[in-house]
Amino acid sequence: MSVNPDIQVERDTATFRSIDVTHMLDGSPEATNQRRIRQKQIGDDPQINRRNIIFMSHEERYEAAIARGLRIEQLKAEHDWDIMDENNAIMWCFSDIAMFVHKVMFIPAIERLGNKEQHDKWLPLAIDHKILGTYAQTELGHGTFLRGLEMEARYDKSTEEFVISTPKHSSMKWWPGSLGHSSSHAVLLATLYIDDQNCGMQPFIVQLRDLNTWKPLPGVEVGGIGPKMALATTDNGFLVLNNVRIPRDQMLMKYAQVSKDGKFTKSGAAKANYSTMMLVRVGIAHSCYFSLAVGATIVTRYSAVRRQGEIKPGAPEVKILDYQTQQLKVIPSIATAYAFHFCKEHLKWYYIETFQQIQQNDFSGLPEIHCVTSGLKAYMSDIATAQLETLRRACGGNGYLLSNGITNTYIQTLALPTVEGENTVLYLQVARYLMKCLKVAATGEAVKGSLSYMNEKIKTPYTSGLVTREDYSNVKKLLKLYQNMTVRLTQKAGDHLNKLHVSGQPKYEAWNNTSVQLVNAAKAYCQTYVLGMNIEGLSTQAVDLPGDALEVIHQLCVFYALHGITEQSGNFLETGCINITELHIIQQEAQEMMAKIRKNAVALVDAFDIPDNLLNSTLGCYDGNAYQHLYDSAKSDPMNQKQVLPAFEKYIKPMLQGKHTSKL
Ligand SMILES: CCCCCCCCCC/C=C\CCCC(=O)SCCNC(=O)CCNC(=O)[C@H](O)C(C)(C)COP(=O)(O)OP(=O)(O)OC[C@H]1O[C@@H](n2cnc3c(N)ncnc32)[C@H](O)[C@@H]1OP(=O)(O)O
Ligand SMILES: Cc1cc2nc3c(=O)[nH]c(=O)nc-3n(C[C@H](O)[C@H](O)[C@H](O)COP(=O)(O)OP(=O)(O)OC[C@H]3O[C@@H](n4cnc5c(N)ncnc54)[C@H](O)[C@@H]3O)c2cc1C
Repeated sequence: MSVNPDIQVERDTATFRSIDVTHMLDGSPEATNQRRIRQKQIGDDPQINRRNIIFMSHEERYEAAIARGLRIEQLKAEHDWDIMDENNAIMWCFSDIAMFVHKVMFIPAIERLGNKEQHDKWLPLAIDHKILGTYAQTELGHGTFLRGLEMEARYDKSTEEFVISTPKHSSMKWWPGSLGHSSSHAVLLATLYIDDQNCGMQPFIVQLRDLNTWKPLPGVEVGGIGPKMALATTDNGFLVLNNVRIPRDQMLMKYAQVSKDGKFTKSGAAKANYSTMMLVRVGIAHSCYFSLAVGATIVTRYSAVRRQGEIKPGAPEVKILDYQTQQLKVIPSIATAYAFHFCKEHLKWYYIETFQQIQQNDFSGLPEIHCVTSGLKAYMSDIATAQLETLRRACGGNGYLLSNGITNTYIQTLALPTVEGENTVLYLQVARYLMKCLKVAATGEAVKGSLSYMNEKIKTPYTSGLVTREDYSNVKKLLKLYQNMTVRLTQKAGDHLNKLHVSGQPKYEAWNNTSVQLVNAAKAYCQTYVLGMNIEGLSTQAVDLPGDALEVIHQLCVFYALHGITEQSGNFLETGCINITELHIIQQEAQEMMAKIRKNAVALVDAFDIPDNLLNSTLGCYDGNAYQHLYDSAKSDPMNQKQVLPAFEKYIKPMLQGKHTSKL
């Protein structure tokens, strides 16, 4: 099929070469080649390809997802993939892989929470798929408030075993992925009791099913929790345990130990047992970038080939991408996807560095990285889901089809604001950190890390620093506005908290009564962080780009900053970081920048380099022949393979013949 001329002209008139930017996104031309080889291995594989997924039943999808998971294992062995290749493969399959919790949580939990002997025993079994596991933490009654977990593990000194039980309905495990039908084992988080003393939430390895028959073991009641909005292949489950006994060495003992005679000791930081969640929060940030890149690719290409209506009366119908309002739906998502790229790259290295310190029992970096990973997981998933919905609607009626590729991406991404810590709760974790830093800054001590700008901002009187017109496209000046805004919102929340406390409210009550402001400040901190990482990316990752490409990536960053101010203008005005005249100029500049970026919109999404067989979209194919692909997809619907469906004989015909009765 030839390329649609409407999309070709976009590529021909772009001011830079997409491939240069692709190399930047991958890290180097060699890395691009390597990724393409991996993506081809996946995308061309008939067992992995998700082409017909939208026509499958729940059970067919589950089975295909198991096969896909297995096939990924084979490809990994055949082509010698490393862990990054494997994680990317999972992401490129949009998590349509049963058992992915085994890889992204069960194994990492053993690695992080187990001691050397436990690693030696369990990791080979898990890595070789001799056992399959889940991460079972959430209960029917508690998902957020981990100190409230009710599943009990009571130590029995006489037999040197833990006895695990579900004392009531609310204490059954509820939600763990792959628990329903696909796990033989669980890393199970339960509250440990020794002689009735509560020793907090601890991790245990518990076998759930017989490895030969797959039947639940005695005392184990397990099953699926029912159909969900999406992620049909991750069979989320429930689990009831009736006095199930496990040996003492099946408590994962890296950070807390129980001796044979029942002595409880701890080593490391109090929250070290939460470290698996931190890893997945980093993975979620990465997956938000990818989902947005997918959405932006599909909708930008579709908007460049769909023509409808006219701008100039009587002139030929225009590409919908030429409507300014359509640009406002599409361009922010392109700019955000690039900002998220820089941010997730930074986050990856920051996490690896801090994790290495933690491995060496240096926990000093834990509070800051907990703040950053919690905040970015929340912020990036909030933004990604909101923008994906905007993008989906920007496809008009075809945005409601499953074959468009964006709907599935969107509903899968919708899980991310909830999983791994509900977003509001995570913003409140960020707010705790903000309040601590505010206190430090107020005493004149230096705040370190991501909030070090507080030191300067807390003292200096505020001016926007926007004097000349050029200042409005100076990303460093724009970043200062964001930092000012964050510090001011933090101070405002802090002042409110203190005021309520001084007026007699206990601290916890004052906190709850300030939590809307606290969350607002936390979001501002996250937005500022992402912009900061985008700017850093310009001078690190983007610096070697040819000038024309660098200019476009720079424009995107300026637009990201300006557009963010227009979206949050209330915060910027209320805190006095800009005045109304400055806001008007910012709005104007943002629109002008958007028009410039529009010219390169298709080339910018091409640079994400997502192959058609992974994009899996009728609307967003590289060749731009959306209408042909829509028609082909409709024709391949199994319901269209018969001219007359059984429902005709059964119901419609009797109705037409007036034979339907109330018995029908
Ligand atoms: C990898 C590639 C693949 C990519 C694919 C990715 C896609 C992934 C899709 C994933 C899909 C499904 C997986 C989903 C799996 C799950 O959902 S597992 C369950 C996750 N559950 C949660 O996240 C629970 C959320 N709750 C919490 O984290 C905590 O309970 C909460 C932080 C809310 C509070 O904890 P408490 O124990 O009550 O602690 P506090 O008293 O509030 O705080 C005490 C201090 O501890 C600090 N803290 C808390 N957590 C951490 C941490 N993780 N690390 C470091 N520090 C932490 C907290 O800030 C307090 O500090 P302070 O006292 O202020 O100094
Ligand atoms: C698709 C999916 C996959 C999952 N996979 C797993 C898994 O593999 N393993 C696992 O263990 N769990 C899993 N979960 C569970 C998930 O981690 C929890 O649902 C999540 O942590 C939220 O907890 P919750 O359901 O208790 O929400 P709740 O805490 O009940 O949240 C409900 C509302 O209460 C608010 N709220 C709660 N506490 C506070 C507070 N302190 N301050 C202010 N507001 C508050 C929230 O903001 C929210 O608006 C999964 C969930 C989903 C949807």
